Amino acid sequence: MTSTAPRTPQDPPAQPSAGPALALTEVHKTYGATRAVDGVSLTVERGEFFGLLGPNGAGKTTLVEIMEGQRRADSGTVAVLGASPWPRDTALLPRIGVQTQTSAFFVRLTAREHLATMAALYRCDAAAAERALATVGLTEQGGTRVDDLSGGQRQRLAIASALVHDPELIFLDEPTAALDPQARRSLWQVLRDLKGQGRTIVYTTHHLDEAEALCDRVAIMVAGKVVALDSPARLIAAAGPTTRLLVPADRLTPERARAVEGVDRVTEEGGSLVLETTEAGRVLAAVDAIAGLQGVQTRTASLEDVYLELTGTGTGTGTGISQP
Ligand SMILES: Nc1ncnc2c1ncn2[C@@H]1O[C@H](COP(=O)(O)OP(=O)(O)OP(=O)(O)O)[C@@H](O)[C@H]1O
Repeated sequence: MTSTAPRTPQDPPAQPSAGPALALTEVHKTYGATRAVDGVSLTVERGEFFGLLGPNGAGKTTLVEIMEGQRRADSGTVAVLGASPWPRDTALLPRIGVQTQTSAFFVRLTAREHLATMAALYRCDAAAAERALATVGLTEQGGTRVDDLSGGQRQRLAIASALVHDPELIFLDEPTAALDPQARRSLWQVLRDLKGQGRTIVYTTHHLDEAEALCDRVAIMVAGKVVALDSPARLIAAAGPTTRLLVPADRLTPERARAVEGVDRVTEEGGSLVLETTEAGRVLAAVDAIAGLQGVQTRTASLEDVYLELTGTGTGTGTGISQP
């Protein structure tokens, strides 16, 4: 909160300083013997959609809380929109938006009243609430009590709460968790629109497809460290041009599959043999000649493969993934 006059929808978002949205150097944070954040350095450019990925306990929440100014790093430097978030910088707070946990809603209010209350806390005028409702596609539900919103609508309201004061930098923590596929996809469009407005978004998710579809760059964290940082496309390309052919297991023996020229590796997955190759056309032709192609599926590398490889839960076949 600031002592400035209420902002109006006509006010342009504050763009006071150039330079990156976030700049972290050698940030450490330990809890007792646990190294929650273990020497993280990264930069997020303005307007970037930046994903933070990693398994449970990797340190994502701790890192985000440090960036938001909710936690103090033990060591290292943190610059958020050119300022230090710790100790709490009241000039910085209106410039960043943090997705509210749905448990922190004013449940007895309507969606519109909830946002109007949030807007008032930031000394924004009432039109700000209406604008945020529209941004997340909730205008029609504005008169619905928060209690009565669906899960997807609540998630939208959580995002609207982070936007209501028109921040430059937005932190979103698993905004599509627990949504059905349709609701997820429609929320993606809301997020793309936010990026289209030039906002910087730091996005924590466990959905790899989502990170691949939305993020300009992702950092993958494991045990407090960033183990990969690049665009999804570059991470996937660096993982190698491996294609996986899934052949119904009753059509081909592993021995026969291994003997096919161009097959690098054969494993079993569910009811399928998985043939890994960098020569998909050649191997497909051979499989066709041996067993036919009915039921055969091909899968090229995805961000999920890269992620599973780096987090130690993959098949161990990836190669050459670039480290930061
Ligand atoms: N307040 C705390 N006190 C002690 N240990 C903590 C605290 N907060 C987190 N940790 C520990 O620090 C490590 C990193 O936790 P953190 O919540 O940052 O990970 P995360 O990547 O966000 O996990 P998740 O995906 O489950 O949310 C974990 O080992 C966790 O148990």
